Amino acid sequence: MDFDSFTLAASTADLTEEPQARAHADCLEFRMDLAEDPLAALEDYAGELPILATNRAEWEGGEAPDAGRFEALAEAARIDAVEAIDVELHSILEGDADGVLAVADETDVAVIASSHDFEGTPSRPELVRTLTEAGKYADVAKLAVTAESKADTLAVLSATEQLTAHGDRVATMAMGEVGRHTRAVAPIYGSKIGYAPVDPANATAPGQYDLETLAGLVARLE
Ligand SMILES: O=C1C[C@@](O)(C(=O)O)C[C@@H](O)[C@@H]1O
Repeated sequence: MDFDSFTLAASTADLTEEPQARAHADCLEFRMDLAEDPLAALEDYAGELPILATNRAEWEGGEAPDAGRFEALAEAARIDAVEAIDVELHSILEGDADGVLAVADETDVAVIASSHDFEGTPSRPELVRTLTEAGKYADVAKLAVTAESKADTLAVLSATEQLTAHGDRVATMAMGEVGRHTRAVAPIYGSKIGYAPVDPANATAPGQYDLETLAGLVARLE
């Protein structure tokens, strides 16, 4: 996966859902932190869609404790079906992700450096700074914030447009109800990854559309 054009990721903790995702998604986002035995599931995976592996930390909205988190992600990066991994920007800056980044480099797996804000939306210059910083370490800089106003959603879209015009690959979205439409619209401004749950009952973030809906919206707006 090169993320040069928009990539729709079907988020799941259950890789056996792949056949349901195939019609609409370009890849599976495997939420390792939400799965029972993620490495065994990856070893057994026989689906067609490539995998973006995420092992989200507890302190960034996921369920993976820090102990062993990057070791498991590095093992995932060695599995053929895994073509991309998601690493929190905070961990990269702390130097905690050096090992997993080295494995991704060695195995030619793309890296997404991500940052989440579940409380609100930082100022536009701050969004631009975070995306620029993330882009220094990764193939795609990803930012998910929580919009509390229409102005917040415009800041996200405007930062997306700026970075994209500058030649950076970014993935952006505003979580929550107010920001929901950005999931459909951000690709127009350059966002390269969208996320939607395979099973709408198992959304992995607030405000997600179900997979078929997001695929349809993005296709119609293109
Ligand atoms: O980081 C992201 C984006 C996301 O939080 C969203 O808002 O769709 C969903 C997560 O599964 C994924 O890891």
